Amino acid sequence: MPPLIFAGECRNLQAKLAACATGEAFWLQGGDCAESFSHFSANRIRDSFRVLLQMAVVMIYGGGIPVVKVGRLAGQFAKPRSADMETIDGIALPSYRGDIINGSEFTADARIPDPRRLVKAYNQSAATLNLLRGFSSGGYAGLQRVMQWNLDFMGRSDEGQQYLELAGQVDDAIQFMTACGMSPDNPLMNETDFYVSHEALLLDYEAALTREDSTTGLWYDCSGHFLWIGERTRQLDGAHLEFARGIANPLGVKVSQKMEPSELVSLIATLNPENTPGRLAVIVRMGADQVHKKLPGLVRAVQQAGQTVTWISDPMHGNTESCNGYKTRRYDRVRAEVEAFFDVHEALGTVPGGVHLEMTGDNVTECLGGGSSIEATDLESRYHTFCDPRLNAEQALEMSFFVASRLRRRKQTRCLLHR
Ligand SMILES: O=C[C@H](O)[C@H](O)COP(=O)(O)O
Ligand SMILES: C=C(OP(=O)(O)O)C(=O)O
Ligand SMILES: [Mn+2]
Repeated sequence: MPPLIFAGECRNLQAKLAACATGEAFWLQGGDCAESFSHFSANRIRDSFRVLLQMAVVMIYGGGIPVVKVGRLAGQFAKPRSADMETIDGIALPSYRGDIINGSEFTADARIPDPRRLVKAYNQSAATLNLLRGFSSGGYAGLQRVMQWNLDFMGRSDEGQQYLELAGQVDDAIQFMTACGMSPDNPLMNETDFYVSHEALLLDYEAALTREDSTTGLWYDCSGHFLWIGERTRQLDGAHLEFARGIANPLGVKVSQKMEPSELVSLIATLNPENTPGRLAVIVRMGADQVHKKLPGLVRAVQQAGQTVTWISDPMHGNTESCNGYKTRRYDRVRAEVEAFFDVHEALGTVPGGVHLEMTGDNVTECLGGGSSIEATDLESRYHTFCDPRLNAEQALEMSFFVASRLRRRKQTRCLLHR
């Protein structure tokens, strides 16, 4: 199996992750909770890519800093589950663990793990990454197309209108730069960097794609650029940390309200013993009402230990609830967790380095509220996720405007402080 990515790309991404730790850039990571074989299509890949482009333009324009675009794409198949078994109407079957392992259909056959799925997931990841590379370097991401990136259904929404107004201002700025002599063929105008990421959960798969880099002698997991260890598998004495500390990729680790400060310091020391900037992101997912209680202690402990990490907010996984038999998240609580994340760092003088969202470019009804005003009775109409509920394109774009407003506020505060 050829590697899917090249070690040099990981080194580039590591430098960008380091820039997010100091506030010189901002990390935008988004995509499906679980990619699936049945939803594999060029249009879906394009729409996810496009809404991430739109979000990045909004955040760049608001914050005045580069935005590092990272998809939860081209490998985000394997899913940890809270329970080994799923019971419906008295029938208990093994839980669905992602298309790379078993099927989501509630039948005994579908739930039997099938190793052929590993190969199918690899091939789909390769095809997805190939198309993303084409979009990134082939002109689709050209800034002069900023007005065309609107998704069809977005035109009617407030977010869509708000985006078009901002895109118009970006367009004016581009025309100004072109009039000043910047060539429209400048790569800055036509190409963009885009990276892929997934949870390093299935160690057999990840190990099979781990290669020694001929230029450095270091080992890279070539299944994706950025890999993270999940909340359920971050035990200090566990196999996942042992695997992760052996690869040179930039890494993330998910951290809930259960994490103790001393444990986090030990975990960081394990994954980043050289204290290399950009090596490690701590992805905080606590729930909106836990962040103010638990995050300050973690940040202070890391500061006191002199450790360098990039702090990222995952405002999704701590805010899951059940409604009408559906797993859902309320946009207001998702936004409140991001707000609390920025507030805590602002109070401590540390840096909110990025966000990590479960989202889609599709017009789904999986998360309540937001500009789409999705209500409990709407959930059944377009609930397509294979695991956790995702922000739809409107809600994701709305979130980017909120993040942009906080980045702008931080920029203004920094200007005042450095006068
Ligand atoms: O994506 C994260 C986890 O795999 C997911 O939240 C687990 O969902 P469950 O609690 O329904 O098992
Ligand atoms: C499993 C996930 O999250 P967590 O480990 O934080 O529950 C995920 O991001 O898909
Ligand atoms: Mn999830």
